[in-house]
Amino acid sequence: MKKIAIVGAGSMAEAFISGILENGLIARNNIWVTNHSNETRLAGLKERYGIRSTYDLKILFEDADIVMLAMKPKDADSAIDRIREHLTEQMLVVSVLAGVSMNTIETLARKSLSIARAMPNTSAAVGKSATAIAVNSRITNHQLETTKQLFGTVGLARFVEEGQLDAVTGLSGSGPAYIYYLIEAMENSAAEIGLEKEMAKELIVQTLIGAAEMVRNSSKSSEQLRLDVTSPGGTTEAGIRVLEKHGVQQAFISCIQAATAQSKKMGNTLEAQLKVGTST
Ligand SMILES: NC(=O)C1=CN([C@@H]2O[C@H](COP(=O)(O)OP(=O)(O)OC[C@H]3O[C@@H](n4cnc5c(N)ncnc54)[C@H](OP(=O)(O)O)[C@@H]3O)[C@@H](O)[C@H]2O)C=CC1
Ligand SMILES: O=C(O)[C@@H]1CCC=N1
Repeated sequence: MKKIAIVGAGSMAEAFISGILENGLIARNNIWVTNHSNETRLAGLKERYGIRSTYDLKILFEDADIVMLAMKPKDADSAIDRIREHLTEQMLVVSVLAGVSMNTIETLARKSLSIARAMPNTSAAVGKSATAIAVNSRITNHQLETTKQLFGTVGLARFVEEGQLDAVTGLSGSGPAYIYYLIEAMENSAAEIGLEKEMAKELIVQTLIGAAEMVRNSSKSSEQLRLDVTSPGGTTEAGIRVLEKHGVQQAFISCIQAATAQSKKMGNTLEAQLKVGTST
């Protein structure tokens, strides 16, 4: 990889900058970033990571072999319109924009492009994203490998069909929030049952890490692992009985279904707006 031009300098962009540098994927002077207008933010990124920034699009895209789109989906229309003359068919265009299809990106750019469209999650900030990636047919084998390496710097990366990205968004894109919601409940209960906040937090975090590692490493199903904790007539049984009474498992299933449906709906709405925008 020679040079990456990142358009959008928010938290997702920073997670990738940090991941790329930690993994030595691209030299810091070949990582270029731009944003809409927040110069202080660009100065901060330059200072923290020793990377480069510019508002001069010619400099930004000169010799770039990877372009990352990392603005908010609502800004995709104006941002892509601004950069489109600098995009070439030889570049790998990587998009993390939720709900913006590869077709729409090509429509906005008014040209055919090699695109990898991904749904990471915010754990990219600590190199632990669960990312799903779809690619279009123009991607070369080399670009596919580059995509794998790039997303590998911020965590786990798996390839899916583009049609599956709404489900991925509902499951693992929004997923960290579901887990934080559970942690909030565990933290609140700790206060109720008389445990000191900081210590309770340590115990909760370690419990989550341990359970996740068990699911990852054990040959047993997660249901069997749960049953292994549950002694007949014991404490876990008493607790789980309450969760079942409140339909918590079904609530999680409905939650993921609702998030998936919302992703589909937002994508369709956005696509309609963006396409209207390009034809007027
Ligand atoms: N948060 C999440 O859980 C996930 C987010 N994503 C996706 O990641 C993308 C980025 O999100 P996030 O990092 O949170 O966003 P932020 O709001 O933190 O950052 C957005 C950036 O885009 C810049 N920008 C806006 N308009 C333009 C433009 N016309 N040209 C260049 N840059 C522009 C902004 O610049 P300025 O500050 O100057 O306005 C800012 O630097 C989104 O598309 C989102 O869908 C994907 C997966 C998960
Ligand atoms: O809530 C959202 O819309 C975004 C997409 C995935 C995570 N956050």
